[in-house]
Amino acid sequence: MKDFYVGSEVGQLRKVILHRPDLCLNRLTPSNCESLLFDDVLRIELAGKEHDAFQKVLRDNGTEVFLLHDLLEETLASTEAKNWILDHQVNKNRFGNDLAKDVRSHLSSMDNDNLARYLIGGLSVSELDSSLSKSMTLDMMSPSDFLIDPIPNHLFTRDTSCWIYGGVSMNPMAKAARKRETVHLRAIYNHHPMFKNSDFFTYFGDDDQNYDLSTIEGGDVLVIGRGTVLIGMSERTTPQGVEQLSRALFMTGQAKKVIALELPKARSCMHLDTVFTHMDIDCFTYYPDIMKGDIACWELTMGDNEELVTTRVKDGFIKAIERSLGVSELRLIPTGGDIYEAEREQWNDANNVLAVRPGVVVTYERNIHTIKNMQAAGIEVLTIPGEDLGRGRGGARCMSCPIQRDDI
Ligand SMILES: NC(=O)NCCC[C@H](N)C(=O)O
Repeated sequence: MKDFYVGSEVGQLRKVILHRPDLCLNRLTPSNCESLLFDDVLRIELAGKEHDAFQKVLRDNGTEVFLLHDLLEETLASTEAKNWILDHQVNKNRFGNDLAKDVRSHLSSMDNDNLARYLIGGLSVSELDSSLSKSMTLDMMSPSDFLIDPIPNHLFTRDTSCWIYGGVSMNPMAKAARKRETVHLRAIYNHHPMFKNSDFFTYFGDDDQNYDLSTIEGGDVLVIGRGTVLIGMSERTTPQGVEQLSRALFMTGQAKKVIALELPKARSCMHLDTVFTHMDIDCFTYYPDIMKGDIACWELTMGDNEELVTTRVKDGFIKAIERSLGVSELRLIPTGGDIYEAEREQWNDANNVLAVRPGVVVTYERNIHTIKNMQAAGIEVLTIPGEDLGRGRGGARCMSCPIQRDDI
């Protein structure tokens, strides 16, 4: 198998990128957490321990774990990469001329470990030696303001980039709070020694154009296997983005078909994987309130003259998936409990599971009713604690970016 290839959602998971939350969580407060897309502040120690448990369960199940901080730090060892990252994040358009120079010289004096830490964790005015700066922009800020905003959602490595068969999409993110994540992933994939000389396709997002309404987030992209990709058009991923990504997948010969679903634009189901994930070749977990049979669905394929052919699916997305996988009837396992319990468990990512191999999934231990349903269906459930990690609204699938996984 190629070094970087994701052939499915449920084949043996071999390599994954995770981000252990750190400095950015220190900076998450009641007054900024909403704009940073968290529903609460987290206990940092506990979130870290919970993340360690997640890493362990993956390692114990044959998955090599790469941590985002390490990849970024190693990428910064290249002067070209370091300059590229700083050019994208510390420039006169963001800071004005003088302050841009001061912030840049402050960051440049750091070692790569600390630079990675502050690029992800954020840099406050009080951390800069402001006596050096004559900038009016700085004069108008208070010590607790951020010069560089923290990026706590790097925790959800699933969304920023997504590997689909033999290539990767470096996603233009929908929310301002997450756009800088893509700069880090672009730098890693282009400059880190592990990726730099490797052979893979880049489908989307690896340039500086204004992507406008063409946004994609990896939580909406399910590589269901056998040449098909299932994509949710949610509050984050738009049809404009899906059409462009599909075209790139077809032009590179990496996929034959995209099934696109229209989802409600709501935080509780911000990505497809918050309501629908793959557990075994013929088995998905789903949240019945959202994933109803009448969801609008399209199939995209490549026609003659390299034009996209878009066909409205009349018999529903489940039939479309069954046809693509060559499965006569999918097993669909609902969120557990009564209507109240199901709503609570879905909110706490009960349907956001990560398969480590066919029929074996990782999920938060708190979602007891949904776990019961999965076990009754013969799924092996590996549990992790998620009291604090879950407050960012994401489970095991959201917190992982597979970079090598077997076909089904
Ligand atoms: N795939 C996912 O559903 N990811 C969860 C992302 C949560 C994050 N706080 C966000 O709002 O973007």
